[in-house]
Amino acid sequence: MSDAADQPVEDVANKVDEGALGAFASGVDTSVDYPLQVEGLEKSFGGITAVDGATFEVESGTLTGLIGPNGAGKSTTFNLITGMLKPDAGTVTFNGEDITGEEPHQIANRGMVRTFQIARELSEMTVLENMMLAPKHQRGETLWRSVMPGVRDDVREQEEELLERVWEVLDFFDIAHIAEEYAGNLSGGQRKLLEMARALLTDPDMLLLDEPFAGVNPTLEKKLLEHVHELREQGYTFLLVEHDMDLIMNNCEHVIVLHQGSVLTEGTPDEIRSNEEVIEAYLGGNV
Ligand SMILES: Nc1ncnc2c1ncn2[C@@H]1O[C@H](COP(=O)(O)OP(=O)(O)OP(=O)(O)O)[C@@H](O)[C@H]1O
Repeated sequence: MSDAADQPVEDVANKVDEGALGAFASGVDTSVDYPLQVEGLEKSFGGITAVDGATFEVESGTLTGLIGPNGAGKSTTFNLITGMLKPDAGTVTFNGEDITGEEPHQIANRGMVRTFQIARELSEMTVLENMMLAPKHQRGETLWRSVMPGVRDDVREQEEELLERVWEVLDFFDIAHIAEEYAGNLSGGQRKLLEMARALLTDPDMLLLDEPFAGVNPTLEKKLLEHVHELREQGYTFLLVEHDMDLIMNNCEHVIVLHQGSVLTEGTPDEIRSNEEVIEAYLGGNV
């Protein structure tokens, strides 16, 4: 299902019929134990080594946290995995295939997406319009074509099904009631919900979340976390970068600690909490 965006619309729409949650879960391939494998990743900027041999795996169906002190290389690692940056060395393997150096849209088509902040120009569009543009431009284009005269009925039918899926995803994230609202008018938390809804519409296997709770009030944070857990239970895999240590420790089953660009240690939250090296790395020792 990772390349659902490339499938005929009717295939994508078939998943809609199974109901919101079933629709998302229907195509997740849980047979791959470690969908993401990062091996010896390196990246320098001038004289600064941001990522220095990072090696780790993310297990299928887990909510895995990537933590580390400021400047540890978390964002750079995310950018290397998702194709925003090219590594100097090392490999990124996704669902058993080497994706090192691929472009972000190729990686997204394979089923690995990261959430993005809503760009300023999209703030002037409604939530619904943002959703229609989310997965691939062709989806948005087909929607607009459907409202034009002379379009064949079967095409229009497929697009109605696609629109139905958009509404299901909006419903799932409890933002259907603000579909006509301009994205620029949303609260910080509602924007985060929309960002995740947009990512989910591409029907990914794995989501990389970079600080998804920043600026979100506690009520919406709880809601957002519930959605993440619900999706994880359906088989989706999450890699999460988050500064809030309590949030990581209370929600992730596995935690990877980056320090100076490489993996210091990894384990369960309890193991990480009591790890002396980790406490030292953070200096403050508030883990
Ligand atoms: N584009 C860049 N040019 C130069 N140096 C960079 C660039 N991006 C990152 N760095 C440097 O690489 C190191 C790792 O940065 P990175 O942002 O990946 O760490 P991080 O763990 O995400 O940090 P934080 O928790 O503060 O967001 C830092 O020393 C940073 O200053």
